Amino acid sequence: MGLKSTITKEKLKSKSKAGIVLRPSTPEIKDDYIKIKGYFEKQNIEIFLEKNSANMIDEEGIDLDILCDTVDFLVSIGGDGTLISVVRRTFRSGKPVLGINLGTLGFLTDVSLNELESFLQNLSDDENYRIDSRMMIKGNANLKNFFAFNDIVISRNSLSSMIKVDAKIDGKPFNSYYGDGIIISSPTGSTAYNLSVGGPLVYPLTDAFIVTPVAPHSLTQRPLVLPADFEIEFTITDNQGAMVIVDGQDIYEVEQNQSIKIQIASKKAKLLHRKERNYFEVLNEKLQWGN
Ligand SMILES: NC(=O)c1ccc[n+]([C@@H]2O[C@H](COP(=O)([O-])OP(=O)(O)OC[C@H]3O[C@@H](n4cnc5c(N)ncnc54)[C@H](O)[C@@H]3O)[C@@H](O)[C@H]2O)c1
Ligand SMILES: Nc1ncnc2c1ncn2[C@@H]1O[C@H](COP(=O)(O)OP(=O)(O)OP(=O)(O)O)[C@@H](O)[C@H]1O
Repeated sequence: MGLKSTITKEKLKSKSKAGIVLRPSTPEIKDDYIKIKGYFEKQNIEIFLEKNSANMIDEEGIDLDILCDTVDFLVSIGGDGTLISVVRRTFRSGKPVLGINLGTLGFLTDVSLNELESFLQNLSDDENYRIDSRMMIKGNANLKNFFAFNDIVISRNSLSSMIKVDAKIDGKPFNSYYGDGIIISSPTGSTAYNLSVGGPLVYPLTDAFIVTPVAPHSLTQRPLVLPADFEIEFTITDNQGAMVIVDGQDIYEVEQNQSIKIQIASKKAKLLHRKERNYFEVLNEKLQWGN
C-alpha cells in the first residue's frame, strides 16, 4: 500500500511531479488553481497542467496521455464529476488520483482547499496517506469498449415508453427488465444514481457489480449484487433502441437486438486519500447516513 510504488519517500524529498486537471468550463477557477499550485510548489512538488484545463485559464499545458506518463500522481480540482472523469480517462496509467474538492457534494473528492496545505506538508510521511484500489467497469457495445468508475446506465430512448431488456450471466438468461432502465454500478458508484433508486450501498473496496432496475414495472424486481468475475450481457429487445450512459458523462446509442457486454476491467483505479478518511464518516457527513 501507499504511494511507495509510484511516489517514494525519497522522490518526495527530492522532487515529485503532480499533473493537474481542472473542472471544465469554469475559467474563474484560475485563482484557486494558482493558490493550489503554490501549496504544491512550497512542498517541492512540481506541477504540470493538463492541456484543456490550461487553455481554459490561458496557461501552458500538456496532453492528458503525456501528462500521465510524466507525473507521479494526478490531481483533480473540482467536484465529484471532475474526479470521475479524470479517473475514467487515466486509470489505465496506474497513477493515483487525488481529488481536491471545489464542488458542492464532494463525496469522492478527499481534501478541501482549507485542508490541502497541511495534507501536503505531511505527504512525505507514509503514515499520512493511503491509496485505495477501486474496481472499474468495462462495457462493450457495437465493438466499442468504454470504462466507468461509477456506473453504466441503460436507459430508455423515449420519454413516453418503457424499455425492454433481456439479461444473461455468462451466456445464461437470468432476467428480463421492463421499466425506465438499468444501472450497472461499481461499489464506488453505489452511493450515486444507484442510491437514488433504492439500490444497496456496497463498500467501495469490494469487487462486485450492482444491477439495479430503474422504476421497474413489476412487483418482483430487486437490485442484485453479483460477483466481479461474471460477464453480464444485456440485449435491447425494444424497437426504440436505448441509450448507454457512462458515468453520467458519455452517451452511446444502441439499437434493437444489439447487446451491451459488461465485465470488470482488468486494471483498477487508484485514489489517493487522507489516511484517516473513514467511509462511514463520509457517508454520515455527506449523505446523512445514520441520522
Ligand atoms: N437521480 C440521480 O441520482 C442521478 C441521475 C443521473 C446521474 N446520477 C449520477 O451522477 C453521476 C455523475 O456525477 P457528476 O458529478 O458527473 O454529475 P452531476 O453533477 O449530475 O452530479 C450528481 C451528484 O452525484 C454525486 N456523486 C457522483 N458520484 C458519486 C458517488 N460515487 N458517490 C456519491 N455521490 C456521487 C455528485 O457529487 C453530485 O452531487 C453518475 O455516475 C450517476 O451515478 C445520479
Ligand atoms: N471532463 C469532463 N467532461 C464532461 N463533463 C464533466 C467533466 N468534468 C466534470 N464534468 C461535469 O461538470 C459538472 C460539474 O462538475 P463537478 O461535478 O466536478 O462539480 P460540482 O457539480 O460542483 O461538484 P459535485 O459533483 O461534487 O457536486 C458535472 O455535471 C460533471 O459531470
